[in-house]
Amino acid sequence: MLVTLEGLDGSGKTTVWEALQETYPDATFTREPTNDSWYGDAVYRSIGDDDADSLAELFLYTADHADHLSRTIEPALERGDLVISDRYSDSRFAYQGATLETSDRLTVDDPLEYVVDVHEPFSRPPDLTLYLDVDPKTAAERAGATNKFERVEYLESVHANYERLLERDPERFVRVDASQEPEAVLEEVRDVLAEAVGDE
Ligand SMILES: Nc1ncnc2c1ncn2[C@@H]1O[C@H](COP(=O)(O)OP(=O)(O)OP(=O)(O)O)[C@@H](O)[C@H]1O
Ligand SMILES: Cc1cn([C@H]2C[C@H](O)[C@@H](COP(=O)(O)O)O2)c(=O)[nH]c1=O
Repeated sequence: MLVTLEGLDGSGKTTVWEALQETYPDATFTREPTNDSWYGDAVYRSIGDDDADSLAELFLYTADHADHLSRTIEPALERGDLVISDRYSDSRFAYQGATLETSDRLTVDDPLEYVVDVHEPFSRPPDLTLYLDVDPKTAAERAGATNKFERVEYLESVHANYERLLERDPERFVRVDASQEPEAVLEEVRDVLAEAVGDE
């Protein structure tokens, strides 16, 4: 089973992902961007470049995802592992969907749908996505504006895109109120996961 954690920068995904490693010691824990490949290194270079081309950036993230699928996700699922990923394809739909909305690099009406379509022929959709929902201002404050994505105005468009994704796929997403104290967020996530994965 493939479970993903999604949400704005600072929503608390990594805090939850780290805590879940105690609850599910046999699961495969992974993340995007990856932090163990040159594809991931290229993505982090792009994140650090305020002038990066937004279309090139989409394909860097997507290349990292393709490698992540073949090297980590698919083998772990074939072994029968529970896989928990800190960010996955919805991050691309929400973030690059927002970036491309304000650039002139694409001649499509709906960049989010375009990014979804790019993934369709090769990606493996999650079985369950926990969406840690927090307002953009709180998210930016918690994240500390350390990169170009962690700004309130941009996070507002990303937040709106996540809302669209939840509307498109209500069966897959579970919304968790991430403005609660960390312990309460974790308890809610643990309850949802226990129900979904049972003894896996
Ligand atoms: N529920 C919470 N309430 C208040 N602060 C929190 C909560 N969850 C996490 N934090 C704090 O917010 C900051 C960001 O948390 P974390 O790194 O888990 O977020 P993230 O969603 O993984 O962010 P990013 O996507 O930028 O990596 C950390 O300082 C963390 O301690
Ligand atoms: C996977 C992915 C990530 N991003 C953005 C979101 C964050 O601002 C950075 C790095 O992620 P981290 O969780 O803070 O380490 O990258 C993105 O724009 N598109 C993606 O597909």
